[in-house]
Amino acid sequence: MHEHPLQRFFKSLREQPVFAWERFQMRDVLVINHPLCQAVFSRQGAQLLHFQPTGQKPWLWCAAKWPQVGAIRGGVPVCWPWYGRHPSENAWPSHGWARLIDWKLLDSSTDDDGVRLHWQLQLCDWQVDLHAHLGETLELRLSTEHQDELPCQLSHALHAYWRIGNVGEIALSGLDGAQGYDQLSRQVCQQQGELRVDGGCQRVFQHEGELQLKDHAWQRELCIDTGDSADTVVWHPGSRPLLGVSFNEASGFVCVESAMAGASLAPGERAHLSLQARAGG
Ligand SMILES: O=P(O)(O)OC[C@H]1O[C@H](O)[C@H](O)[C@@H](O)[C@@H]1O
Repeated sequence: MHEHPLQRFFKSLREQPVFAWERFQMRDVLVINHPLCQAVFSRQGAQLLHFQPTGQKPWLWCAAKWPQVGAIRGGVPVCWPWYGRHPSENAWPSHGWARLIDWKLLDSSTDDDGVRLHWQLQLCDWQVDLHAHLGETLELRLSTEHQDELPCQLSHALHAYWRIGNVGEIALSGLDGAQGYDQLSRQVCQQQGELRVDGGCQRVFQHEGELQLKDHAWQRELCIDTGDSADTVVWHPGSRPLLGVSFNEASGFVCVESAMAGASLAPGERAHLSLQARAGG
C-alpha cells in the first residue's frame, strides 16, 4: 500500500514549527505539525490534503501525482459555487471555481486543543469562508454569502476522499433506511443495512447524524457527520479509470461528502455546510 504523498514533510528529526509554508508539485502547501496531529493544506482551493492524528494512520487520501494546472484530486476539495456540472454553462469546470484558485489564509492559531484556520475567497459579489479545527478530530465549516441585488443559485460540497485499506473491504453503516438517489441507475433508492461500494457507487442520501466508515483491512472506524442541512454523497469510480490515478491508488479511497444541491440564496443570507469526523470503535 502506498504511503500518503504528503507524509514526506514529517520525516525530519529536527523540531518543526506548527505552521510552515512549502512548495510541492508547483503549489504552495501549508504544513501543520501539532502535538495532536499532522496536516497539510494547499493554498489552491484551501484544500485540506492530509490529516493524521498522532499515532494513527492518515484519515484522508490524496493522489500522488497532481496535474500541472487544475484540480488536485484528494483531501477535501471545496466544490463551490456549484457542485457537479454547472446547471446551464456546459463548458464551465465541474465542481466550480473554488478548487481551482488560490484562497487567502486570514488567520491561523494553535493551542492545546489543536489548530484553527480561517480561509477566505472573494469572487465578484460573493464571499466564501472556510473554518477548520484540527486536533484529535477534524472539523470543517463552510459559509457563503453574496451581495448581488437578487437571489442567486448556489450548490456546494465538501468532497472528502477518505483513506481506507481497500475499497473491497469497507462498509458504511448508519444509512439504514435512508432515502436516496442512485445516479448510476438513475433511480430513487432506499438503503437497507450497510452500504458497500465495491464496483462503483454514486448515491445521494437524505440523511442526518453520524455514519460509520468501517474499514476491515485497517481495523479502523471513522465516524463522519455531514451536518443536518446537507445531503450525504457516497462516491467511488469502481473500475472506471481516473486520469493520473492508478487502479491500485483508487482502491485506497472512498468519498463520503457533505453536499447541498441547488438552493436560492438571498442577498446577505448565509448558507452553511459542515463536515466533522472522529475516530470510533
Ligand atoms: O473528477 P471530478 O470533477 O473531481 O469529480 C469527481 C466525482 O465527484 C462527484 O462525487 C460526482 O458524483 C462524480 O460524478 C464525479 O466523478
